[in-house]
Amino acid sequence: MIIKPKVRGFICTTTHPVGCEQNVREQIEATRARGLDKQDGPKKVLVIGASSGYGLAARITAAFGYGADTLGVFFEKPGTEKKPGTAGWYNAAAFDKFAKQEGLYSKAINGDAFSHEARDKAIELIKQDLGQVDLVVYSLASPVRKLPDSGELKRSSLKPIGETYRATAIDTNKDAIIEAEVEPATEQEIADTQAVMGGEDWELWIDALDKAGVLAPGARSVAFSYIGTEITWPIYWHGALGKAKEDLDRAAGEIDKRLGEQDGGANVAVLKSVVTQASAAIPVMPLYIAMVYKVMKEQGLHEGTIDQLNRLFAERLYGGEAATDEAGRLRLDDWELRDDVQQACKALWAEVTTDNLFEITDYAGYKHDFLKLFGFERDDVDYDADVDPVRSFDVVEL
Ligand SMILES: NC(=O)c1ccc[n+]([C@@H]2O[C@H](COP(=O)([O-])OP(=O)(O)OC[C@H]3O[C@@H](n4cnc5c(N)ncnc54)[C@H](O)[C@@H]3O)[C@@H](O)[C@H]2O)c1
Repeated sequence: MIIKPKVRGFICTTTHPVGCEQNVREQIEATRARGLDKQDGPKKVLVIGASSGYGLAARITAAFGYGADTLGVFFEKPGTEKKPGTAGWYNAAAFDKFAKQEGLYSKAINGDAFSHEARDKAIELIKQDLGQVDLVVYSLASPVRKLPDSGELKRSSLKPIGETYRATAIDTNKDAIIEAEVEPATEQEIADTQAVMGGEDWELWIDALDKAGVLAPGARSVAFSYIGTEITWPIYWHGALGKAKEDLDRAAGEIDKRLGEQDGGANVAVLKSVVTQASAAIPVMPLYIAMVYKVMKEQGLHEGTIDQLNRLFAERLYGGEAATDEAGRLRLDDWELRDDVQQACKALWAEVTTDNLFEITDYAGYKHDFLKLFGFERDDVDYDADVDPVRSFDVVEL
């Protein structure tokens, strides 16, 4: 099959298996180049949301930075003879191949991580293959959650609270600057967003793992959050998703107490804005990312997904006691939130038009990174060559 990109709104409906494999290889090489201290890191790791974005980068950092054995959980579609699979499927297949070449344990569960079945399967595999895990990374980003007991479907909303949000944004289909308008979330939508992206599911995971005895003494857990800046606050931190992330902070406190009893602990890690499938769906994020990337690249401060996770492991989770903010969070958004970076973004925000979009922001870089997420626009891949969309690997299907 010859596969070319087909973009619809904020997703690309096709994916390239070879391009995805090269993306994973590149992240592995970046991690190796950091020369992390293998003695001071995780050994056996469970990553929930392990197939793309920050979860994939966490898995790569654990395995290739520290030689850790990893079990990944994700929800992806395999490719068939007729149709490519999701990018996450190919990323996970590539990870599995490279980890096994390295002699590292790698196994995965493909299914709904919000279900009790996924937790039961993970516990079974940990008992069977690893005994216990010393790190649990929680990195789910999902628009829906099926509640595990009632089966009720909850949906998250990317909406402000209280007032209609009006802001400059990019129509990524037309590469044009528009005025976006988003109606405020209802009380029900806020509660539902919290049910999907808040901390309850993370707590259910830790509760199940702990009760099953598969958490090693001193085990740690980390879940990812975003706070952002004045520019994105109305739609994110002060919006429905922000309420969900506040609930993640609450859960971190509870889990930290629980794991603390065995000398372990839990934190929320606040990460910077990067191009992922999840961030592409949030109104205003593409434009904000195009600006902040421009500024941070110019200032030599740019970090991509893998750089953030390498730094999280080496300088926050391991390598001695790391400073946390007043809410106990590990902050990796420190460079992005620097005054000079934010002032420069605000200045660009006031100036941007459809005509100067490519010139004054890094929108070209944004678009490139977006297509790269699906395996496209890589110089080292021949996109006119026939490629087999079927990739199988060591994965348990739920
Ligand atoms: N992208 C950013 O700019 C950014 C910034 C800061 C924090 N974060 C946070 O990082 C976390 C991960 O986001 P991302 O941007 O890497 O997203 P992503 O879309 O790249 O990855 C999401 C992962 O979750 C998995 N997943 C989704 N629903 C699932 C389900 N029901 N069962 C099993 N797996 C499921 C996917 O398979 C994938 O592995 C989120 O908590 C997000 O808020 C993201």
